[in-house]
Amino acid sequence: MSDKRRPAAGGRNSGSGAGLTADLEVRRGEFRLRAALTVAPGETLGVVGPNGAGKTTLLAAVAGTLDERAGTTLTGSIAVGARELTALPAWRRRVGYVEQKPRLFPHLDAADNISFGLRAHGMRRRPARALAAEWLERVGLPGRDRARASELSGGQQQRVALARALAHTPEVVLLDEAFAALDMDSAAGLRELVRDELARLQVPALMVTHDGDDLDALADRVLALDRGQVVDRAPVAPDPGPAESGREVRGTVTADGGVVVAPHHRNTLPPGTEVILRVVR
Ligand SMILES: Nc1ncnc2c1ncn2[C@@H]1O[C@H](COP(=O)(O)OP(=O)(O)OP(=O)(O)O)[C@@H](O)[C@H]1O
Repeated sequence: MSDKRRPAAGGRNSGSGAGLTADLEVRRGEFRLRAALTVAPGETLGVVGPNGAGKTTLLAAVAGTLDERAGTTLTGSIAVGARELTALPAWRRRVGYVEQKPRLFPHLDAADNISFGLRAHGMRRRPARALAAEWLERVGLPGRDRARASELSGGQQQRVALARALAHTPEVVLLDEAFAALDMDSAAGLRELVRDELARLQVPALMVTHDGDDLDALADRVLALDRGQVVDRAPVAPDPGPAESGREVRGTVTADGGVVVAPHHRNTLPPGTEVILRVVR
């Protein structure tokens, strides 16, 4: 077990999760994703790669939310411990999924959004809303129980989505750019919260990110995808955003000794710039 995943002392309901194993192929038109991976209980696998590599598709396959209307097909196996997920609908998978866009239920308030998974697993409305209120405090939105998505900023919606994903004690956690809509300080605080929660739950997690800070804080290992294939080193996607002066640039050493640099940092720096790379594990 890595240092990042030491179970929190005295944590509530410390879980004893099972690992995730997947050996799958997804086809969608010309696009094909082929991936085999295992993630141990309590381990977080960072998933990196350029735009269109198939990172979100991988997470959607595990979550059971692949868009079949788009002609997407899935073959192979996805299992948590001995429990095969592929034939199960999304709501029976016990997956905590933070999508790239928060996608809150617009007709529900923040507390009912967070309660949704709890209610689906049998908790009554009042205790579910009480637990949701606790979660809103934990993600920095105390007292916003009755706020609807339209009353919340993008970053606030992302916090609610994180709370919704974690509150129902999932067996697998999937994070897709989960911290991207947050300012730097909030992102740091929420990464810490997620790290503690994953340590408590001891479940496998997949984290798609373009941000070296996410990898630094949470990833035990990194999987690089390119054009639907697992590769040793992912090429970097172009990003036209301006360079932020004074920002530390971080990279991650991959299995073959290569370096994956957070793409939106690397591409905004002029050639010849010295970068500070911090090795993750
Ligand atoms: N709903 C959809 N319908 C049709 N094609 C799709 C759909 N979602 C994704 N694709 C296509 O599938 C391929 C993989 O996309 P995917 O979103 O998994 O990549 P990604 O690595 O997550 O990219 P990004 O970093 O931009 O989020 C791309 O070619 C994309 O255009």
